[in-house]
Amino acid sequence: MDTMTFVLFGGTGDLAKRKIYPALYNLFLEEKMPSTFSIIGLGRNESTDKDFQESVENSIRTFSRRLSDNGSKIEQFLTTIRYSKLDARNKEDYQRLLQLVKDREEELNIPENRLFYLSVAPEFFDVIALNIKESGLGTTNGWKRLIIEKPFGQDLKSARLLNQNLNNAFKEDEIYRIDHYLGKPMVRNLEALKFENPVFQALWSNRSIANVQITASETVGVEQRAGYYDQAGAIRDMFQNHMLQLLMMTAMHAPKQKDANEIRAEKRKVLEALRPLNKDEVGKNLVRGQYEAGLVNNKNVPGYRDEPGVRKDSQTDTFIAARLWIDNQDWAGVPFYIRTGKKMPEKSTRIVVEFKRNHNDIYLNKDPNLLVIEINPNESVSLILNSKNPVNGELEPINADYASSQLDVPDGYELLIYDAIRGDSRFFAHWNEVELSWKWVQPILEAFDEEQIPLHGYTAGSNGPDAANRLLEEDGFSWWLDKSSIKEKQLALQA
Ligand SMILES: NC(=O)C1=CN([C@@H]2O[C@H](COP(=O)(O)OP(=O)(O)OC[C@H]3O[C@@H](n4cnc5c(N)ncnc54)[C@H](OP(=O)(O)O)[C@@H]3O)[C@@H](O)[C@H]2O)C=CC1
Ligand SMILES: O=C1O[C@H](COP(=O)(O)O)[C@@H](O)[C@H](O)[C@H]1O
Repeated sequence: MDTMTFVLFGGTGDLAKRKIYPALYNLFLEEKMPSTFSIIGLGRNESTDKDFQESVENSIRTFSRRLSDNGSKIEQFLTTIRYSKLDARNKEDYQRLLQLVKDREEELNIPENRLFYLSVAPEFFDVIALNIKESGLGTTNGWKRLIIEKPFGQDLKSARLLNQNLNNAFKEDEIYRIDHYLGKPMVRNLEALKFENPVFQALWSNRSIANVQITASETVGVEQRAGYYDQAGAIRDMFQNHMLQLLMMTAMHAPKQKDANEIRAEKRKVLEALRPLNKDEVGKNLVRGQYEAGLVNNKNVPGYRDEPGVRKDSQTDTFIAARLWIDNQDWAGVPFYIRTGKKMPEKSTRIVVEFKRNHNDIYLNKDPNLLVIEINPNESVSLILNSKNPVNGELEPINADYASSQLDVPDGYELLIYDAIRGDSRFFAHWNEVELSWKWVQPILEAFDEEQIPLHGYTAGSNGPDAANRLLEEDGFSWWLDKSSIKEKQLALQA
């Protein structure tokens, strides 16, 4: 693996502390960092290297999934870290940074391989990219890469503009757009489940699948992020990026090869086949909601509009449910239902694949077969099958189960940063995917802006507005609601 310099813009921020330093440290512990590397953290305030290293140590001790047996590994890791003061718009700060990067490269005798990570507010993405170019930081004798956090634009137009601006400083294959859902081990496992098991390969299409339900429900609300979230809503915050990525990963065909170009081309085909929603069809296929006061985890919680920083008359969606159709040979006629919301009864990201019932069979299936892929916070794969109870001879669901809860699973950021260091862009969003996602979502944003779509209230702690159930009922289906409703089948078996 190439030796390199990791430059972290936003090195004093929340994401850096909670995710990025712990990820780098865990990679270091597992000897997945290059033999020699240099990390430079950036923030606007003055700090000495020593104070900064102490704050990094704090975040590692607080958030890392692993610590070493004694302090020596942390000590060793901290020696690789330096701090530089930088304001995104101040050109002189980039000159100081350039000098520091060069000094460290010389001191460590490493080539000019530079990985820039933009963990700052999106308003700084393009100005930083431009300043990297103009300062000379981006002129290297080695490689340069840019990792960029979400959100990538607020709509199609702004995303295109941002992309153009980034392209002035970095080529597409140098840009690593983070969608942290693509770092989740179970999302990465989808390709193995689908393509390495002939049994699923054979079933993975409209011949056997009745519908697919993709849910990301959260118990948290807007927290301290009202300034951002009240402008974004669930449609931009979760749907346009994470949920559409899950859809692509679920529906894509096997790539010819396991390389980034082939995989991304297959993902793109899914979005290209996604039936466009005209503005006047949005209301028939999409439900938006906003949480009202209720009970979550046995605690009374305020409604969205009473959260600190939220406008009292906010029309922002905290819940979206939608029906999507992929008009290609394999998926024609199979609805994909996507649902995401805040202040719901449980934290769960999962994909439920409902298989078709066999109506001609002499055995009347009690329940459809389900493949339940739990992504977060627990990771498991369950296949719910029909079986005969050995005692009473009744048909009942049984569960073939795999759970990785005993394993020390790496955090998504660890996997993503490891990929970027190695130049593997398979699990980063290509511009084509981002552009096509925004294109699909754009009529929805417009319908929302024109207030064409009702905003349903839902009680915090519920599964969202009733209208989200009707969306499936129209097609003769219902949500496999929550873990407990799927569990009921399992409990019935154990009873
Ligand atoms: N936090 C999270 O869980 C997640 C965050 N993200 C994304 O990650 C990015 C960072 O988020 P987060 O860490 O939460 O944000 P924070 O507000 O916690 O941190 C922002 C960082 O940006 C720096 N900064 C602020 N203004 C400037 C400026 N003018 N010039 C240079 N640096 C500046 C701050 O440095 P200082 O104040 O020291 O000057 C700080 O290090 C955002 O794009 C966000 O959308 C994505 C997913 C989850
Ligand atoms: O990107 C985001 O994701 C989180 C949910 O992530 P998860 O890994 O916990 O499923 C969400 O809470 C946040 O609003 C959004 O910005």
